[in-house]
Amino acid sequence: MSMIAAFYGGKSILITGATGFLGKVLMEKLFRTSPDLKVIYILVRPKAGQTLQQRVFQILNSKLFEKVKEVCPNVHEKIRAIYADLSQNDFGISKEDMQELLSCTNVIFHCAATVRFDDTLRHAVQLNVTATRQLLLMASQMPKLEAFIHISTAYSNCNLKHIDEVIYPCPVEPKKIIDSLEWLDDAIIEEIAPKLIRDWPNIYTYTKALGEMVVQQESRNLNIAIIRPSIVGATWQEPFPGWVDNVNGPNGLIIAAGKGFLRALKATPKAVADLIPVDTVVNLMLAVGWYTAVHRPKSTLVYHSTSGNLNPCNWHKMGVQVLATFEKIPFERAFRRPYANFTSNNFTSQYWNAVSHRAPAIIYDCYLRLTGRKPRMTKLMNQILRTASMLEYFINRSWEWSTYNTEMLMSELSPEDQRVFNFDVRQLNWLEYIENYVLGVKKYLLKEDMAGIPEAKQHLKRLRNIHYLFNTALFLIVWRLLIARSQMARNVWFFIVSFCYKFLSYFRASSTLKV
Ligand SMILES: CCCCCCCCCCCCCCCCCCCCCCCC(=O)SCCNC(=O)CCNC(=O)[C@H](O)C(C)(C)COP(=O)(O)OP(=O)(O)OC[C@H]1O[C@@H](n2cnc3c(N)ncnc32)[C@H](O)[C@@H]1OP(=O)(O)O
Ligand SMILES: NC(=O)C1=CN([C@@H]2O[C@H](COP(=O)(O)OP(=O)(O)OC[C@H]3O[C@@H](n4cnc5c(N)ncnc54)[C@H](OP(=O)(O)O)[C@@H]3O)[C@@H](O)[C@H]2O)C=CC1
Repeated sequence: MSMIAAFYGGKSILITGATGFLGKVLMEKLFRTSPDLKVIYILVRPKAGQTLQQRVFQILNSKLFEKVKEVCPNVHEKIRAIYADLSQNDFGISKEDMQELLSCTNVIFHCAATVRFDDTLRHAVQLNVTATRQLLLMASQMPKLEAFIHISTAYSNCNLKHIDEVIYPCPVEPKKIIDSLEWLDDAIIEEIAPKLIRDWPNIYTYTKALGEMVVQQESRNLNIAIIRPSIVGATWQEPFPGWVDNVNGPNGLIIAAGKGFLRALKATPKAVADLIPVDTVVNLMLAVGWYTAVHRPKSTLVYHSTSGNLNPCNWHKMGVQVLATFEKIPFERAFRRPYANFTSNNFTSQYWNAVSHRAPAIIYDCYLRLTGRKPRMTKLMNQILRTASMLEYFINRSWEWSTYNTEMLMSELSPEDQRVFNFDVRQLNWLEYIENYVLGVKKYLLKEDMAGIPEAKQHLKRLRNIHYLFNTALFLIVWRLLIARSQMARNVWFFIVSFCYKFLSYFRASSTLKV
């Protein structure tokens, strides 16, 4: 019997960010392994015209939850969506709901955050710092609370090269920032933001670091743990391989590469690609929840959910496997044949951007205009290049994350728990994982049918022929222009033609002699 699964039985669990990538996989695993849990409270806001109930209905009826329905048929009754907007100071939770949360909650998983790199400082602080403080305040009023698990990111200290499982101090007190945001106006905040974040690459990682400090400062006598995942990728094993549902992190770039839009990336091929499957992160979260509640460590423990020091893979290996998978299982209606170039050189990167990205986009837009359609490729290309440039920081550096606590926890688990809540990334076969990942992007993000693969392959063949034809035509045009304008080009041309002529004459003469 799994001790971890048994621990969550009969428990009331509060999850923030349950509608997000990590939150959904967390709920799925909880329901599947502990179907006898009492209730999962989720703090949700209405979004995109959908009510809370519609959002929950959509999640529970998705492919991800198919297995859950077999083991926990009454899953609908065990999930309680509570209206909450974490960007409001009191979350906007009703009095009755608040009362229920405070009196019943046993375990909290705080996943909600803004993960946008370019968010405004005000919004990012509100969500990643102030909301964390507010939730901790709520937690301190929960008599039945056994554990508070805060999800941070391995990049919250990405201004350092070697990162231990400790909370690092920030140059500015979070409280001072929260207070000053109350009276500064937006224009001034955006002006001071770059000075505040110093050597952090973006607002997101900076505010996640502040969030950790808040956790440390407001921990009171709570049992708290922090989990720091690196780049969270598609599922490795559970509930099935390759599940993914948003374009964050590598996902959007895999689409852009598979559709032939993105053919070069400013990346350091030998840098560690610290991806971690989402189900591995979730298994660690559940194990940490159990350990924190049962063993009550004296201080707040930090757990790294990273792959680099246990089973490293680099961007080159990853890229090659992504491309190999595109060959086997191509995406439909590609713009160009997938091809990619990782370069860490600025000049080469600019060159590829001009030749491989911007020029084809302009040419295609001209074609659209000529055929009476609205041009759109240049806009799309600019969007992709902007996203790629936002991610560049993370694909041109390597970090070392120590994993003592994570390994310690692994050794504390029973063999059954090590199997059911496996977070040992050493067992991951990267080539297999990446292939399933790309397949998952095709199936679950692009919603493409496997039956379309032969047609997609045909399409790529046509693109290859167009590519050869285009290059040949381009070469001939350029050459013709050169010959018309340059004496040197004419001399070279004369030399080549006379050389070919002599070669052919010699060949013909020698074959005549043999006869
Ligand atoms: C040797 C041969 C090599 C061959 C290689 C070939 C293979 C290539 C694939 C390999 C993949 C390598 C990729 C490496 C990626 C590394 C990622 C590192 C990330 C580290 C993060 C740290 C971990 C975390 O803690 S945070 C979680 C991650 N957070 C994010 O990823 C958020 C990032 N996104 C943003 O901040 C914004 O979206 C931003 C700033 C990028 C763009 O903002 P903007 O306002 O301009 O646009 P949006 O309105 O947000 O979106 C517009 C449009 O773009 C789509 N989109 C959004 N994100 C992405 C994306 N990542 N990739 C592609 N497209 C994206 C979005 O859906 C919108 O589309 P619409 O159709 O307009 O709706
Ligand atoms: N994905 C990754 O690569 C990594 C993620 N992490 C961390 O993991 C956690 C989860 O990330 P992930 O699942 O990928 O992120 P998502 O963007 O997929 O999910 C974010 C969640 O936060 C919720 N949320 C955002 N704003 C509010 C708000 N104002 N009120 C209520 N809820 C809100 C979102 O709700 P809604 O659906 O309504 O928008 C959503 O459920 C985050 O803390 C992130 O920092 C750490 C490392 C890597």
